[in-house]
Amino acid sequence: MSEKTLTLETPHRTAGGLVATGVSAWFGERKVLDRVDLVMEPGRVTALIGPSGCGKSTFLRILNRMHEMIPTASLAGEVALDGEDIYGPGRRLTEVRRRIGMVFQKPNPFPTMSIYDNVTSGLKLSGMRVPDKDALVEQCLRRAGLWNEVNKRLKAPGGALSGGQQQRLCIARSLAVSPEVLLMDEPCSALDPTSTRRIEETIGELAAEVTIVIVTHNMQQAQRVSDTCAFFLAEQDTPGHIVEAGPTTDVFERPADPRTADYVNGRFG
Ligand SMILES: Nc1ncnc2c1ncn2[C@@H]1O[C@H](COP(=O)(O)OP(=O)(O)OP(=O)(O)O)[C@@H](O)[C@H]1O
Repeated sequence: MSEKTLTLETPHRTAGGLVATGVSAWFGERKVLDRVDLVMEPGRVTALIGPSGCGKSTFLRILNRMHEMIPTASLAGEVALDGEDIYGPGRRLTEVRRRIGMVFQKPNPFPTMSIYDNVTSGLKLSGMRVPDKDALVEQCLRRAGLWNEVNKRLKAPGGALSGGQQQRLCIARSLAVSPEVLLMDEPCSALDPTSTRRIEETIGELAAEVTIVIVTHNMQQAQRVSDTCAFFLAEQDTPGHIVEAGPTTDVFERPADPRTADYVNGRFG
């Protein structure tokens, strides 16, 4: 049975759904996203695709309130996690970031910190108390598909791992605080094909438990890992918007818009 089939047959999670409504974004005066609506279903993988500069990363950063860290940045619209606006009054930033984790393009473990401590490093920040840290570390490393490779050297520094292992360590670190959503910004772009495969397997295994939103430039990867796909485009200095979103097979095999067909078939971008 393929991983994809496994994902689809696994009972659907009902928590961890993200819904973006009318999301626009600016850097200074410049509008870079225009009224993006997207439903990211619980326990599914949503891929964001589109040419460079169309606003995919900006949109992803809006989903866990990282966009507001840039001084010139502003936004409009709503992002709801399980029906609650993550930008609503009284919502705590640390709580939003705990529930909606992020894995970046370049693996960024703490290089001199041990593998073990890397995994548990987010707990303090989130104010989480864990009765059995050893069990949590093992569970997170297993879920990230790294346990078998590192269980004999948990005290070794995170920086001593290969790039692909470091990225899986970052995934394990994100999982330690029990997020409902994991955002991934081109998580394989710095990795070789074997490590890429391994991360894709990990995504397939996690998908039933965690809602995943992944930005990727790799069309094959989008097809391999995602259930839903959203095609972003910024045409001739206009802000980025979604041209088309839907089941990944439809977007790739029966796109409704000719621009989507051109992009997924490699005719531009
Ligand atoms: N910190 C920033 N300050 C000003 N403009 C920015 C900033 N970050 C991104 N932009 C601009 O916002 C637009 C969208 O960028 P974004 O990185 O979201 O696109 P992207 O689709 O993720 O691109 P890529 O695929 O190349 O990563 C681009 O025009 C970019 O130049």
